[in-house]
Amino acid sequence: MSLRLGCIADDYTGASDLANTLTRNGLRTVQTIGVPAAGLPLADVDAVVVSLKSRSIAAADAVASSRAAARWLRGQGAAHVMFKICSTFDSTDAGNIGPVTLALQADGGVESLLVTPAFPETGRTVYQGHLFVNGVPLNESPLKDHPLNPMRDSNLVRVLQRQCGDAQIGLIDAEVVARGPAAILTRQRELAQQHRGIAIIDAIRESDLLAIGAAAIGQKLSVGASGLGLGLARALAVNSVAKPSDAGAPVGGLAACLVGSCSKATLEQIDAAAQFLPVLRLRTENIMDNSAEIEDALEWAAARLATAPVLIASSGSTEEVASLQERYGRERAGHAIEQAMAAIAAGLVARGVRRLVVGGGETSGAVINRLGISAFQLGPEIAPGVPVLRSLGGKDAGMLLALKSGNFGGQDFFMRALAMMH
Ligand SMILES: Nc1ncnc2c1ncn2[C@@H]1O[C@H](COP(=O)(O)OP(=O)(O)O)[C@@H](O)[C@H]1O
Ligand SMILES: O=C(O)[C@@H](O)C(=O)COP(=O)(O)O
Repeated sequence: MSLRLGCIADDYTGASDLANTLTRNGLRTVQTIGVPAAGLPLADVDAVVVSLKSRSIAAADAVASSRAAARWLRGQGAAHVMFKICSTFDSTDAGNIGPVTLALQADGGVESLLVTPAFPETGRTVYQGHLFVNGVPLNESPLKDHPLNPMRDSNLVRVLQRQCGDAQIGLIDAEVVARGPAAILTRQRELAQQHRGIAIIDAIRESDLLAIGAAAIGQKLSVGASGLGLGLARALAVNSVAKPSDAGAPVGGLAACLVGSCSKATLEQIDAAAQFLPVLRLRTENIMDNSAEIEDALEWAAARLATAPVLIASSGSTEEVASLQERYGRERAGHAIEQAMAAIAAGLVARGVRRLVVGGGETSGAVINRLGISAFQLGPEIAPGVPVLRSLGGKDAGMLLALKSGNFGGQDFFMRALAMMH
């Protein structure tokens, strides 16, 4: 069977967020880690979300892996490919949203395409090309202090323009969107004639996303967050309802949470969890100094896991993050901590953990890569954008996981996740 929708996500939490939205809107969806090896059963699947860890790597590498994923998806019959980016447009002036979009546009021979990170269900809206996070302009939101991609400009036309060299970026505003898909397509054609083949498009509410999805689905490529996925899924799955899956069925075994996100929301969630769970806060200086922090953490966990789930976090305040980065450099600090979290994850699984909640996109990427998981089936939703996942294939098949975007979930997220993962 041909895929109805192919998606490429630039990180793993983002991929599970999108796969969750597609599933909830009627598409039978599988999340793969990278381009899957031959043999993944796709007979009963409408959509595949290929997860890449390409958000914060060199632009040339992000382009190469995204191109390979698009080729594979088109080879499976996907007429439309969506490039899933973060709803807070996480990127730098060096990329990677612009370079990847330009490459996919060129490969697909795409004259015109729509870009929107809007996801109103989680408070992300775009108006006059400016991105708001829970009503606050992006550059005033907590994203201004992200450890890897601090977002200091809410004007997405400007942000994307800086990543796209000579290609001119257009804007389709809320007034056009409110007039529906035909008006959007007309405006896209006008912009394309002015050599603006890439357009940021406003979206404030779900009805906007439906109009955008209906306009975009007839084209070969679109770029956005889960809100765009909702629009595309609804345009495709008008009459179908995906059957409930048994992906969330109990697996038993021990449970743990591993957290590397330093977002404001996650810091609050860790504090809330500490009232109910043993929480270990890693000494990040020790991780950088190659000391025995990983072994110590595993020993600490082993002494507690049999009686209760544990939570291990590297997360620090904006000041703590800044001080570590000053000493070791942003990338080196981020990478070393991610690798430490991955090693702890492997150690926890070796000690019998079968239910694992991971906080943070890059952190999730490092953990899932280390565990060697190749694909996920979608289970029930824990919070908007965060589903329960069941691992498929490989030695760690049949684990339950949740990959939480740093900014998603309510204060009780970790307790809620553990209560849904048996
Ligand atoms: N205490 C810390 N100091 C500096 N960097 C940290 C600290 N804890 C985690 N990090 C790094 O910050 C980054 C967080 O990114 P990520 O896991 O994607 O979270 P989010 O989902 O909030 O973006 C990772 O690279 C992680 O290794
Ligand atoms: O679109 C979103 O906000 C999320 O799906 C996402 O991409 C999360 O990224 P992280 O915050 O880095 O986990």
